Amino acid sequence: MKTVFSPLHSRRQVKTELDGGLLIEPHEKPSRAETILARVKDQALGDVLEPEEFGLGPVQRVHTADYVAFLETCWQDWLAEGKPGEAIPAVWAGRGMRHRVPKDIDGRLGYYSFAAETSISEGTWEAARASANVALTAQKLVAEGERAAFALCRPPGHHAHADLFGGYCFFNNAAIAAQAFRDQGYSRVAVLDVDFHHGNGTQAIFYHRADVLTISLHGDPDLVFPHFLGFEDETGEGDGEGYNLNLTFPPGTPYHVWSQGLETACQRIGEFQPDALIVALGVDTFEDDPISFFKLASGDYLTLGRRLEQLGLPTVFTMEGGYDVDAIGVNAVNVMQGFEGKA
Ligand SMILES: NCCCCCC(=O)NO
Ligand SMILES: [Mg+2]
Ligand SMILES: [Zn+2]
Repeated sequence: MKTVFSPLHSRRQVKTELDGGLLIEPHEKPSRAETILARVKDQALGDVLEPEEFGLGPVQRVHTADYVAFLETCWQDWLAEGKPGEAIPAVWAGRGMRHRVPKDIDGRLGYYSFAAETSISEGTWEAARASANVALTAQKLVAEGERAAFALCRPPGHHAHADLFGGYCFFNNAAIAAQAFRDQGYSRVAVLDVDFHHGNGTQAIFYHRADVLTISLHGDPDLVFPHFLGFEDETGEGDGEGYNLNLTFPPGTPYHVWSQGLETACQRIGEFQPDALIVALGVDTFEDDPISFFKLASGDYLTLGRRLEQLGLPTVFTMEGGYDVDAIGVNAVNVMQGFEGKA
C-alpha cells in the first residue's frame, strides 16, 4: 500500500495545549507522524510519496471561503495585535448571543472554533494545507487504480466543520477526500470514522446529504470530547435522514464489544453500496492511549484492517488521532497490514 506523507507537517509546532487548566505540551505532536512513517518504512508497507499541490479549490468544496481566509492570516493577525503567546480561542457566542463575525482577532478565533485546546502559531496554516494535499493525493492514487492508499495526515481533520476548527483539526481531510471522489463522478461515498472521538465535523459537513454516508464509532459524548455532538439519535436531516450513524461506547470498551459496532457499520455500508470508502483512522482507541478510554490491543488493529478489506471497496485511510506515541506506529500500520492480509 502506498503512503502519502509531507514533511511540512512539522511546520505545526505549537508549544501549548489547554488541558486541565494548564498549558501542556500538545498531545498532537510531530513525533506522532514521524513514528508512523518510521513504521511504514520498517515494515516496507510500500512507496512513500510526497503530496501534489491541489490548491485551495478542493478545500473550498468543503470549507467556507471566509474560514479559509481566517486560517490563512490568523497567526499574523494575532501577532499584529501584540499578543504574547500562541493564538488560543477564549470567547464564544453563548446562548442568546449573536453569531456574526467580529473584526477583532479574539472574536474571530471564537467565531471560527468550537474548543480551546487547539492553539495556532507560525506554520499551522502551511501544515494544515499540506495535510489536505496529503489526503487529496491519496484519493487521486485510489481514483487512478490503487485499491487503497494511506494518507498520513498531520494535523488531523475529522473534528473540523465547514467553518470551525478544534480538536487539533483545521481542514477536514476525510471530507475533502470524500468530496473529491464525488466531484470525480463517484456517485456514493462512505466515510467510516474509527477514531475514539466522534467525527463531528465530518457528520456536520454531510448531515443533509444522501450521497455521502457518515458513520462514527466513538466514546459516549456525554463523557468525552466533543461533548455536544455524536449521539445515537443524530441520523441525518432532510435528504440526509438515515445517512448518518453514530455508535457510542462506554469506558473500558474492548475490541470484542467495539467490533459489534464495526459489524453494524459494515452492514450499513453494504446496504449503501458506495463506490469508495474513506476510513478516518484514529488509533486513540488503543488501551494505553493517554486521553481516551477504550481497550483495543495492538493485534486488534490487524483484525480491523482485515475486516475493512472485506468491504471490497476502493479505500482511502486518513490519519486522525492516537497519542500513545510509542505504540502509534505499530497500531496504525497494523491496520494497513491487516487490510493487505497480514495475519
Ligand atoms: N481535550 C481535547 C481533546 C481533543 C480530541 C482530539 C482527538 O483525538 N480527536 O479525534
Ligand atoms: Mg470516531
Ligand atoms: Zn480522537
